[in-house]
Amino acid sequence: MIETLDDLAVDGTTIGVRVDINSPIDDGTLADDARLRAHVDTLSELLERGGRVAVLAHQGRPGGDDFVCLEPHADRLSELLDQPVEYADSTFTSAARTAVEELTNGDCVVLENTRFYSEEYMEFEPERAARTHLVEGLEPVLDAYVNDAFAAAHRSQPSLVGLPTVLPSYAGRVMESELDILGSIEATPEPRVYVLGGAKVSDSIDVAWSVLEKGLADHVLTAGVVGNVFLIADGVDLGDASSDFIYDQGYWDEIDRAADLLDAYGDRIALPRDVAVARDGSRHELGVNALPPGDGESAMDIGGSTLDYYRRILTDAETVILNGPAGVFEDDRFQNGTKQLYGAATETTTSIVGGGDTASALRKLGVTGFSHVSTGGGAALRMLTAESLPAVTALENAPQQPAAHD
Ligand SMILES: Nc1ncnc2c1ncn2[C@@H]1O[C@H](COP(=O)(O)OP(=O)(O)OP(=O)(O)O)[C@@H](O)[C@H]1O
Ligand SMILES: O=C(O)[C@H](O)COP(=O)(O)O
Repeated sequence: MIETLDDLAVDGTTIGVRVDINSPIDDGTLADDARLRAHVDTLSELLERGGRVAVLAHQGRPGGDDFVCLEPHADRLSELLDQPVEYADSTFTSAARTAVEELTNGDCVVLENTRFYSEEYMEFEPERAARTHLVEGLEPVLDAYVNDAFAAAHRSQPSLVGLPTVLPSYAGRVMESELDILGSIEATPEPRVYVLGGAKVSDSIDVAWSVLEKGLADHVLTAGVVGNVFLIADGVDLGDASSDFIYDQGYWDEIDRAADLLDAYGDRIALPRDVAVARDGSRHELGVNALPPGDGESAMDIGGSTLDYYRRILTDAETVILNGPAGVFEDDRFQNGTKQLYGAATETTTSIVGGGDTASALRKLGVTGFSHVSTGGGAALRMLTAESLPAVTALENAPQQPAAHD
């Protein structure tokens, strides 16, 4: 069983709190603070209850433009929490440990991007993760560990599975609510429809296999690049531009997997009936029978007939689970599919959305009214196939009961 903040004696306790504040970065500054806002409840509760809080988090991946330090995050958290938040430019060195040891009740420090240390970008079994420099460095100065980083819970990295192996550990409020909602997917009302869009084709095909095989999905609606791969698998000629894109993204082999899935469960998988391309600078819709598109034209969104078709399926659904935009929402001409499809889903009794880009698309398009918008992308997808997450398993197996500092 996972303990929560209700089970933690917070006052005077030094707590390492793993959050997921991995955010879009523009010119070194935070372009979106939604993930930081999500953790405010957990952090402010711990601080108000007299905790000494050391925040642990990653930002970006090595080599990426968004692989930056966490100073802007600390500054923004300070505004959101309405109190000073220190920033330490290391994670587990003696300077970082001193910053943690100097905390008094109600103080907060943000430690440096965990992925600045190579071990944190590797995947380990929990026992091995517990012997990494990060865990061995921090464990002596922490009394307890709280994991609120649901969005990273599918990663088996030291700050996610090593610390809960050696410290009494608890789920934060974000983790608790995500597990409550996404962990009981089998209990949601049926018919249940999965909408799989976006660009992570392999992950989406894994999800489709899993939910169709387990009988969790009555229908799977495909859109985005995922829909394009299914169309090609079904024998539709999408033209060179879309095919080259799929090839360049490394998803060519997924066409065969999509074809196998159509063979096995084709009666429950819905494919786009039309697509939108850019022609003479404007949006132009083409029925599947009118394909291939013109030279250089790529399928960038689902069209109006697809929307009508998908809306009819959604009308009968009781639960809809969505991941990934239906089109290239970053371009005004190709927002319609995402806006209309996700808008229609909000009419369903239970509507659950996962995905960082998806959540950002919905904010941009002003689509609201879902039962739950998950903070997680990959983590939410994994939960929605009723599979376990390494960081959650580590919390389940963690030791309990810290000794409070004097
Ligand atoms: N037809 C299309 N052609 C090319 N790109 C597309 C198409 N449809 C959607 N996309 C792209 O898919 C991307 C989002 O897909 P992704 O699978 O990463 O979403 P997500 O699951 O919400 O995000 P994450 O898993 O990273 O949290 C967007 O950048 C969008 O432009
Ligand atoms: O944005 C996410 O999905 C999480 O922060 C995990 O990031 P990662 O995919 O780089 O591990």
